[in-house]
Amino acid sequence: MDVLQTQNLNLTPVANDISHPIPTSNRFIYYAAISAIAIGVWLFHLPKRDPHVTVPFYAVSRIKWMFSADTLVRDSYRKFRDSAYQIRSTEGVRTIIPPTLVGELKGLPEDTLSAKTAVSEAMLSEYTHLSADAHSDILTLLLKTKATHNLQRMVSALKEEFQFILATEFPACEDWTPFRIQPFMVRAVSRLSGRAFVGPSLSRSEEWMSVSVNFAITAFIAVTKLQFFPPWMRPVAQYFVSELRTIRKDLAKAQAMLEPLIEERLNSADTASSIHTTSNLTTDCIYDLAVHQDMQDVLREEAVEVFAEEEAWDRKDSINKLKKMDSFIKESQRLSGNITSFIRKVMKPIDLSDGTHLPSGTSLLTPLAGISFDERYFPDPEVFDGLRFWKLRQQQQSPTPTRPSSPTPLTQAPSTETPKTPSKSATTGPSSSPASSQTPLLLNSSRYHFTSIGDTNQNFGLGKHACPGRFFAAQEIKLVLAYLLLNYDIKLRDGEARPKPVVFMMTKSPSQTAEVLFRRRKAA
Ligand code: HEM
Repeated sequence: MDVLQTQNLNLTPVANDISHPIPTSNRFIYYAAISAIAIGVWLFHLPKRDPHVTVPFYAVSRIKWMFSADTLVRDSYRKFRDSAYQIRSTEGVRTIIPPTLVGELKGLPEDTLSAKTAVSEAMLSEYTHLSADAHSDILTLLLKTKATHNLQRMVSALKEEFQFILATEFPACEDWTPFRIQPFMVRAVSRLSGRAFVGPSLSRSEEWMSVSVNFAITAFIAVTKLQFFPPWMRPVAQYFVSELRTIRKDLAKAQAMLEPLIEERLNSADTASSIHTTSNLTTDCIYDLAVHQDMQDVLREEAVEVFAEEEAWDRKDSINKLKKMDSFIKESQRLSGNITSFIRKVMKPIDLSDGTHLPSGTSLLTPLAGISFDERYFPDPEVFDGLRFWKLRQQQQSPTPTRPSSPTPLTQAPSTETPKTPSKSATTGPSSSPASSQTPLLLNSSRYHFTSIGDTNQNFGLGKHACPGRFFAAQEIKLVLAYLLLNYDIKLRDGEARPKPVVFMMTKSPSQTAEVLFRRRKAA
């Protein structure tokens, strides 16, 4: 049993009783078999003993977390839904907060509920030196102020950059041509983001590409390797993790490349990982387009309308007119998005309205993979409906504003980011931000935008640390999809199903090896 406790967590962040009595006669064989697996998997490391949990079960639940965290989160959420409960992760117990309670937490200050501490712990910053530090505050500020506005003005330049990437790294596709889209998309997004953030001189440099693409992968491998060792061994174990040296070298390289360009040295770690989040979602959208041929027609028609004249690429509002595409991307993200969200560490004890007590030191997560399949919020959750959110936006055209409430089914009165203790910065974004807290009407009609966040909309997180790069990501993904749809037909091989995602620990990524067929469209 991996799910430990339903609610009223007035306990240390460890489970209550989940021990399974094993007859003494079988105990030796049982322990020997499971221990052999545990030893193999954990490189002879037995995790810290917990007085309530037997080592074998600990190992089993950790293995489950490693290879099927999405199923674990989805199944446990289905069971407990509106209650807080606990799960064992590879790094210890995590308390899972449902959407009905998260509103009480998302506006809390950093000294009570910390995102930075949680991220630093998850990244094992002590060894990797990757952390949500002062640099990420600067980056967040830049993203919220300058970057998104600049991007809207840069659409035309980015289109040119994408054309260049297609010309140099994409097959001609005169007839149906199989192509592994995932690796291409990583490079394409790296180039596009590089063009926006560091300019054309660096964005086309292979050295920059290599650092920016590989950085997040190297960091992920380093963290995973370190996690195999118990915390007390890590001060020594770090010297066996070669990726830690690569991280340091890559950071030095990035700084050397950036120094001539900017006075302020930013840690490139945040933007490096965003290349993967953005390219993963773009790849998922392409897999979904390949499966849902009818959506290609619908979205192409919209793109043709918006970009009827070449000058439309120069208009900063053009991309925002792609409303059906906005819905399609959000639906793709709903079904393929992250497993959990809202990673936070409790710094001061918190009592929730249902009696749940969260002692300081508790590590929190929200069950995103479960919420996305909750039929109360998303009717027919298993069905891919590319226009789901567009239809809801159409229904929302009604002029009667409704005060947001928390959380509501998507078929009923909608809400957006609605902290009980409202966090102003949680909704701060560019002026075009749908999450602006200025007018209730705007709040309502924006609930279904790809970039909207809310208690049941946590793909970009929640509260004041919600992703500030989501507006940027939206522009990039729409540009790439619109351009591809205008110029190519897309399909899977006959009889092939949608490529399956790869799940490893908390990460879910689209298949890196699947091939999609592209054929260049004849000019009309
Ligand atoms: C589809 C693409 C993306 C997804 C799914 C995504 C998702 C997320 C999530 C879940 C968080 C954590 C939020 C929280 O804890 O409440 C986050 C934080 C962040 N993201 Fe993104 N992101 C994406 C693209 C980007 C891009 C393109 C950038 C930058 C150009 C970016 C920059 C950041 C930064 C700086 C933070 C840290 C914010 C803070 O701690 O205050 N992200 N992102």
